[in-house]
Amino acid sequence: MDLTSNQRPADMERVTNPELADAFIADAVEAVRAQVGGGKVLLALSGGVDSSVVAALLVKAIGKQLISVHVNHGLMRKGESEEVIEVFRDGMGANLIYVDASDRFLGLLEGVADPETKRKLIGGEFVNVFAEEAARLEGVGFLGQGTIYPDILESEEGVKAHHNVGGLPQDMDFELVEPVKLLYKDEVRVVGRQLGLPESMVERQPFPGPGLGVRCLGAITRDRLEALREADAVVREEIEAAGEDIWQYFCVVPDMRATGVRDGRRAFDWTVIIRCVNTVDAMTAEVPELDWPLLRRITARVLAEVPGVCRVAYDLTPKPVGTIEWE
Ligand SMILES: Nc1ncnc2c1ncn2[C@@H]1O[C@H](COP(=O)(O)OP(=O)(O)OP(=O)(O)O)[C@@H](O)[C@H]1O
Repeated sequence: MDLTSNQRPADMERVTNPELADAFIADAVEAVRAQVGGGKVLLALSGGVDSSVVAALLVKAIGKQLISVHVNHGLMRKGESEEVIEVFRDGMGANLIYVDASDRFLGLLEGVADPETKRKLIGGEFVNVFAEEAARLEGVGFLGQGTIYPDILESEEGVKAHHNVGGLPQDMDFELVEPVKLLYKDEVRVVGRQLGLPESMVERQPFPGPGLGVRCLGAITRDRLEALREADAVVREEIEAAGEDIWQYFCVVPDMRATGVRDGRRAFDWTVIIRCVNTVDAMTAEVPELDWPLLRRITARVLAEVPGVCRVAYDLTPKPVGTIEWE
């Protein structure tokens, strides 16, 4: 395998089954070892499909020479950071640095209501945290990245000179290690499965970089964020248990309150909005007709289990006119 080329060979077979995945993994392991030698590789590990598969591949190829950094910005879904630690540190014995930067991010976001400003602050702070961790390490010469083939095809320079640094510091003087950069997403999943990653990681739904930050609408408060995280977990659990095949499902919680009655007393609490979409290319999206008893079950659980919520709504808006995310 040639890790220096950004051009997928015309005769490269699509990695669609365990045998082809094994062959790919063997080639990639060899290519990574040849590139890195005895050097150290740094990797930002989000727990998303791409960086997780790269992490698993690099652990297989170079073991403790890989240093992964997972940043918990306080905007992860329920159990997500814990799963990263469990799978990589406990399960694979990976060299993983876990940074709990929740207070830092949430402090920075206090009172910030504008969606674009929120996104910029979260992205900027992620770079700061990652750069600080990198500065603490010695002798790192390589940066691992979960670049995949569509990233290369979509990048401005195309296949000629692609430098996807995923928003990471531009001035870091590292050589890139991108072992899955010639693979399409479906192939990355097959490879991940073959590397022993759990289904929950391999089949993870698209999740925006700023995470729950763009689903806790307006200025984020810790209690509303917590309500969102819990409601989101209920929605995911129930839809998975029902075996519904839906492309993406999550919740948003707007920064407004609604009147309700709980235990005979007036409540003035938040609204959880359930968002489900089916799409092929994310350019347009349809709202699935969810089973009514399922919606009722989710509603009952959210109202009973999530403090501070007195109303549940289902978003019926297709894309266009609505976007998939609310912010
Ligand atoms: N919380 C985080 N901790 C560590 N690294 C992160 C985190 N969030 C993002 N990254 C890094 O930034 C890259 C780009 O993030 P982005 O949210 O755009 O995900 P992506 O391109 O879908 O990749 P992935 O599937 O790995 O999440 C990730 O691949 C990962 O290397």
